[in-house]
Amino acid sequence: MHQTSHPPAEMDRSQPAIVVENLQRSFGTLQAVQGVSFSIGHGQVVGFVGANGAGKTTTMRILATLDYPNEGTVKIGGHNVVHYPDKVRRLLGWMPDSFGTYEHMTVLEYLDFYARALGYKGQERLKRIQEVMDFTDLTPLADRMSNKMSKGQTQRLCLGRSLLHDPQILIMDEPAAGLDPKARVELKQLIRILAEEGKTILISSHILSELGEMCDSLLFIDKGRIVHHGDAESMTRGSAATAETLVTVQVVGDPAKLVQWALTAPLIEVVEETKRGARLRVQSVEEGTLAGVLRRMITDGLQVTDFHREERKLEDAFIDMLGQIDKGTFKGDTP
Ligand SMILES: Nc1ncnc2c1ncn2[C@@H]1O[C@H](COP(=O)(O)OP(=O)(O)OP(=O)(O)O)[C@@H](O)[C@H]1O
Repeated sequence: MHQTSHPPAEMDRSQPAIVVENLQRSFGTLQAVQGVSFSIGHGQVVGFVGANGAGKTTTMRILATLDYPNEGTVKIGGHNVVHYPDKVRRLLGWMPDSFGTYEHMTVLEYLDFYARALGYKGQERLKRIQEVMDFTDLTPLADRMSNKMSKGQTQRLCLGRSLLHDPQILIMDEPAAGLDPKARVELKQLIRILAEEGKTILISSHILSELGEMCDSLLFIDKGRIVHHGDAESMTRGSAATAETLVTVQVVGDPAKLVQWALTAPLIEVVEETKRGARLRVQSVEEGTLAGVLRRMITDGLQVTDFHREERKLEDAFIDMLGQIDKGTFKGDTP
């Protein structure tokens, strides 16, 4: 239990909600986090993405005041996590990736236990617990043994516990891991509501597609380093990852004409000929360049009926990006 008391500490709104600078953490000779820096504005929902072992949990545990960095500083709501952990804990809700329930304790008793530990008393405590149970839809399960619930219900209880002190900032470590599709949707809806309430949320996952639609931006971590911070769209459009765009084009008449044209055009490679046209790789992500390609096709006499950019799967974009980083050819905006 890391939250200590209430009411919430004051938040310095002149600074971003979360600021991480040159964070480093080693375990023996293993450098789990190697100079991570990022900042997150108030009310932003940010996905923290990386393969197993990339350093997500280590980073998040330091943010949640559960571990110390070897180097670097972290400020939550303007407060240094090492110097003012109590203030930070009052502003912050932490949802760990694995969480324990107790035998012989109902959902209501479990939440009551944590609410007492947070210092809530009397009617106010009952009100907080009821609000949290209503929000997480646990009211019908109030008398259920907390260790006899489905994974989805358990995750909602864990979320409820982390919301008891109504924190402005939430850090969630792999909250959707192991959930079935229905429970995932329910969890996403709850996160969406919290985001609409203006909470700042950092949420980790190794499943990118899970985060893309939910987050304002994505932070990619690989081998303890941040390799990219941007919005999901810039990844699927390929900008940071590949600096190229896949375009599907259809024409009236023989597609060979289009292929012939593409073979001699600058910045363009033919990926494949299709029934009515071709898939092309354009070595640019600039909207102006793409518009220019379309214009040239038309002025060169091709009767274009369809021209559209392909959305790449986030997973593919991420894997491409990591490959390019390894080869040293990455053209994106590594911080
Ligand atoms: N307490 C510890 N002692 C030793 N090594 C650790 C400790 N905690 C983490 N590590 C190592 O640090 C590296 C980063 O682990 P971390 O848990 O932060 O990764 P992660 O990105 O959260 O991965 P996952 O998705 O598997 O949870 C891993 O190699 C891990 O084995």
